[in-house]
Amino acid sequence: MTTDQTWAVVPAAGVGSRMGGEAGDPAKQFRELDGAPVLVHTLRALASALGVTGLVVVVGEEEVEPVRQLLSQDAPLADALKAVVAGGATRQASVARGVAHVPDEVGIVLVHDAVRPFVRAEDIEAVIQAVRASGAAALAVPVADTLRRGASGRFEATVDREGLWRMQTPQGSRREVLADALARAEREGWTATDEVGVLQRTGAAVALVEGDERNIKLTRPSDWLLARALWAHREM
Ligand SMILES: Nc1ccn([C@@H]2O[C@H](COP(=O)(O)OP(=O)(O)OP(=O)(O)O)[C@@H](O)[C@H]2O)c(=O)n1
Ligand SMILES: C[C@](O)(CO)[C@H](O)COP(=O)(O)O
Repeated sequence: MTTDQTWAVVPAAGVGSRMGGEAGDPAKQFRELDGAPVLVHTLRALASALGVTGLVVVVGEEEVEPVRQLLSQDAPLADALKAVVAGGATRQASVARGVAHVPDEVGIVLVHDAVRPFVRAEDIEAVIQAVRASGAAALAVPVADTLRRGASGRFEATVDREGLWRMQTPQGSRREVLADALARAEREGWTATDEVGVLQRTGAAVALVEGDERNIKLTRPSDWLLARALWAHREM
């Protein structure tokens, strides 16, 4: 029987090539912020949202055992942690492997980047409510800058920013809808950069939930400066 429970799949199998750093540095999801790995902060944020009852973490093959041990010793997370599994070569492949570990009786699956530790519980809960109401939903924030194409060192056309949104996570849907869409993508050999892209390509409509600018994705080195400032000023 399908229930209204929500599980979150957390892709954390990336190498963080845009983050740079020295050879041998841990990948950004394992780097520490105030004494704990970014991944742990992200999982705590997800587990703190009402309605999230399960977490599936997707990591590189060599990280599966160490991460399983680390997380099972973290009392607040151990209850919600359902599986730590090996990811794939792309974010979408990692997400597909995680979603495959969500049992049929779980009604809703959310996907949230391991490197977005500042997501607020209220925004996660808003996405869950929107999935309950419409079947699929995702967080996004409106574009605030002027947008313009550019090539070969010159500006080209200005892009009207009216109605443009920067996608964040969590993104999610009824479990079977995302599982089927990911399976179809794999069968047909196409990829999208996020779950909304996968869902839309298979014909699903996705509700827009306005998020918060602080839900940054740690992508480039300067994002650490932002992350430290956001951590220091977080609302408790
Ligand atoms: N094969 C991959 C690639 C990415 N991710 C995860 O997807 C999230 C968003 O990806 P991104 O920020 O692009 O991370 P990386 O792929 O690690 O970064 P980069 O593109 O700079 O290499 C991250 O939590 C990352 O660990 C994943 O699970 N499996
Ligand atoms: C899913 C995502 O976080 C939405 O903004 C983003 O697309 C993932 O990062 P990537 O750089 O596209 O892999």
